[in-house]
Parts: sequence; structure tokens; C-alpha cells
Amino acid sequence: MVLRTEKAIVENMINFLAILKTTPILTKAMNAKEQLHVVHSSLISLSLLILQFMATQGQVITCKAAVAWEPNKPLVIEEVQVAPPKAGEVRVKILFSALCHTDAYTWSGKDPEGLFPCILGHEAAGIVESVGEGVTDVQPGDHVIPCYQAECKECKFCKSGKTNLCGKVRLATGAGVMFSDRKSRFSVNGKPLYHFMGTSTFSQYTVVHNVSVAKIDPKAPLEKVCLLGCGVSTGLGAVWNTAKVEPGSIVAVFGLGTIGLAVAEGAKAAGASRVIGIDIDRKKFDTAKNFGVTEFVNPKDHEKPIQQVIVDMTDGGVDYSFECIGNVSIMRAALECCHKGWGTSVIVGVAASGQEISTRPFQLVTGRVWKGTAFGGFKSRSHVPWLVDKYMKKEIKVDEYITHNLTLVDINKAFHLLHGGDCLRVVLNMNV
Ligand SMILES: NC(=O)C1=CN([C@@H]2O[C@H](COP(=O)(O)OP(=O)(O)OC[C@H]3O[C@@H](n4cnc5c(N)ncnc54)[C@H](O)[C@@H]3O)[C@@H](O)[C@H]2O)C=CC1
Ligand SMILES: N[C@@H](CCC(=O)N[C@@H](CSC=O)C(=O)NCC(=O)O)C(=O)O
Ligand SMILES: [Zn+2]
Ligand SMILES: [Zn+2]
Repeated sequence: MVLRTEKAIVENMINFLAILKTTPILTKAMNAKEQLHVVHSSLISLSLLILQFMATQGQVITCKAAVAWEPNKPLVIEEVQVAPPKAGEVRVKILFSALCHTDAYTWSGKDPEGLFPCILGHEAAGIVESVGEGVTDVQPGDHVIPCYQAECKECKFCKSGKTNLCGKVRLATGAGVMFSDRKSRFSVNGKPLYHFMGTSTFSQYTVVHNVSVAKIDPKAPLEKVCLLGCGVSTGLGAVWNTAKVEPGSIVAVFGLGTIGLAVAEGAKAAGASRVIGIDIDRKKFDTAKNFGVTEFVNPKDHEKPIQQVIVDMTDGGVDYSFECIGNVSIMRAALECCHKGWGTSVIVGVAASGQEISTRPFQLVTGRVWKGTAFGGFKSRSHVPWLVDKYMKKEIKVDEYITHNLTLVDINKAFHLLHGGDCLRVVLNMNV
């Protein structure tokens, strides 16, 4: 363990120097003496961080977390105890966590898997603090994105080559506990708190399974790439992996929040000839243009059912449609606006417990295809680092989805903002 930790320190020093080398302020604005000063003080900070991690390894950490004690009741910032990682587990210092509508959905009490009290949050980035026995893929100091969709590379799902779903820890994460002992690593004064989606990132420290953590480029800004833990990746992947949109396709996107905009961005990158954005909030269109939407339709402006409006606009229907709202009536409309013979509709939105989809079977008999996607079909540990690299090469947007920056203590305000029409993603700084 000591050897592994020393190796981690050295590797992180090297990584850190690599970051400094690419920091423009060091190459342009400063003289050599000033640059040396920045390097020295940064190295001291890094060493302190590593020493801090060495001091906490194997110990219970007390830190701040937002606890959902009951559905729909304000989250409470509590001092929580985070147990050390057991075999096959990783404890992560969460630096930035964004809010996703799925957190709000579970918090609302409409998620059949929702368990309380719990720590929500699943779109985040941080640094590995310590690892449990047998963990070799990551080590203290690594920059990581927790992944609610695991990738063990061994189970029948992972080996199938047909899906990104992984079966290894899914039952445990659905039950709000860790796989090895079916217990939680979180507590408040001895009272256990449930984990959420295997990530629970609204805590300054969390414990995740080693199959649920992606190691990323240490130069990537964690306050931005945290978004690749869910929303942006899901939208892009829905287009590239699930639908496999071809150049020249006509695409309809229902719902122009973060997920719908990422679908539009993915469709544009895939060479779609038209990207029709549908939303009941007309303010969304100005933003949507910047993400690749070419036409905007507001269902409120039409008497006819929205599927008929789209069919009439597209000589019989679209090649691909995406439902990015979580509304089962719109899921039906999204299927029925697809072209006879080949149109494919992808459900991305998460609908509440008890909701069901329906259509005339004739819609499918006549060649339309109905699909769904989880995390955009991306295999988490393999593809999240690739997405981070694409962001670093400026091949995908991320910054543009961040409309608000707040701190952990303002998390209730952040959820309030998330429900407003002007908000895409709120990123919380977890350590201020
Ligand atoms: N399948 C997956 O892996 C994932 C699914 N999700 C789900 O995706 C959905 C969308 O997430 P966000 O983009 O963050 O949500 P959002 O709330 O920001 O966006 C939804 C958009 O739909 C619009 N809208 C609402 N009702 C409408 C209607 N009847 N017709 C047309 N437009 C309507 C809203 O004005 C809003 O612009 C959520 O249900 C979320 O839980 C999120 C992440 C991953
Ligand atoms: N527990 C929920 C499940 C909601 C859901 O479908 N989640 C998506 C991710 S949404 C992210 O923001 C998902 O990946 N599902 C696959 C999975 O294995 O959970 C419910 O029952 O409604
Ligand atoms: Zn999400
Ligand atoms: Zn697996």
C-alpha cells in the first residue's frame, strides 16, 4: 500500500507538471520568476492534498453532504460519516457535482427505486482519495468521473457486445447499498443513509464500486467535465450509439433541455440535414440554434397533434426522433412522427412510476422502430475518458451547457433553478 501511494504521488506530480505546462498564464503572462513561484506554490498545494489523502486512508471521513431525508422535503446539509472503501471499492473526493433531472425525479418520490434517507447526485468529477483491496485500475490522486452505469467487462451484459448495461453491481445500487456486504458506507451519527445510483455525489466524499469509476485526463477541468457523467454523454450517445444517425437524416428532438440539446449537437455532428426541435417553451429556440437545431416547433402554436405537424413538414415523417422529456404522451408522438418503413424513435426521458407507453401496433407493423437508451449506450469506463478527450480537443461542447455555478450549501436553490426555463445545468462547487 505504501509503495502504491508513493507511486501515486510521483505520478500525480508528473501529471500536475503536465497541467502547468499547458496553462496559458505560465507561458504568456508571467516572467520566469513568477512562473516558478506558481509552480512552487502549486506543488505545495498538491503535496498537501496527497498528504491529506494519506492521513485519511483507512479512516472514517466526516464531511458535508446534502441529505434527502424524505421525498420532496428540502435537502439538509449534514456532517456525514463516510466509511473507508472495502474490497473492490474506491473513495472519491468530489470536487464538482452538477444536478440532473433524474436527481429531482427520485427526490420527488416518483422513482420506484427511490430510497430515503439517501444522498442523491450522479453527474460529478473528483479525485480518488483511497482504494480498497484489489483495486488496480485507479489509485489515490487519479482524476475520475463516477459512473452510474457500471462497466465490469466480465458479466454477460458487458461481454455481449450488444449493450452498455452492466449487471455486476446493478442490484446493489438499486437497493442503495454496496455490492460486497449489502451495506451503506454513509451514516449520520450511526444512522445509515442509502446510496443513490451507485454514485451519491452530493457529498464531499463518496464511495463507489471500482467498476463504476472512469479515470480521466488530469488536465481536464473537473468543473466542466463533470457534465460528462450523465446529461451531455447521454444525448450524444443516443444519436451516435443507439440510433446511429446517418448523414442526410431528418431528426426530431422533443424537449430542448440539456439532453435534447446534446442530441441536437450529436445529430449535427452526424451530418443530419434537418434537426427539428420541439418544445413548449419558445425561449429555448435561440439557445437551441447554437446546438444544431435548424427548425423550431411549438406544439402550442398548432391545433393538430404534434406528430401530424411533423409528418406534414417532412414529406411523411422523420428518420429519427428522440424523446428527451419523460412524458409518455410525447413518447407516442415521437414514435408516430417517424417515417413509415424505417423511422426510429429513441426514448431518453425517464417517466414516473406507473406511467406506460402505448401506440397502435400498426405503427410498428409498418416499420417504425421504438428504442430506449441508458447513458446513450456508452460503455462508461471505456468511453467517458474518450468523451473527455473529445472535449479537450474542442470536438464536443460542455461549457455551453453550464448556465449556473453555485456551492453545495445552495443545493436547494440549485434545484429551484433547475426547474426554471433559463437553466440547463447548475454545477456545484462541493468544497466552498
Ligand atoms: N436515459 C438516460 O440515460 C437519461 C435520461 N434523462 C432524462 O432525460 C429527460 C430530460 O432531461 P433534461 O434535458 O435535463 O430535462 P429538462 O427539463 O431540462 O428538459 C426538458 C425540456 O422539455 C420541454 N418540455 C416539457 N414538456 C414538454 C412537452 N409536453 N412538449 C414539448 N416540450 C416539453 C421543457 O420545456 C424542457 O425544455 C429527463 O426525464 C431525465 O430524467 C437524463 C439523463 C440520462
Ligand atoms: N430507478 C428509475 C430508473 C431511471 C432510469 O431509467 N435511469 C437511467 C439513467 S437516468 C440518468 O439521469 C438509466 O440509465 N437506467 C438504466 C438503469 O440501469 O437504471 C426508475 O425505475 O424509474
Ligand atoms: Zn442524469
Ligand atoms: Zn458488467
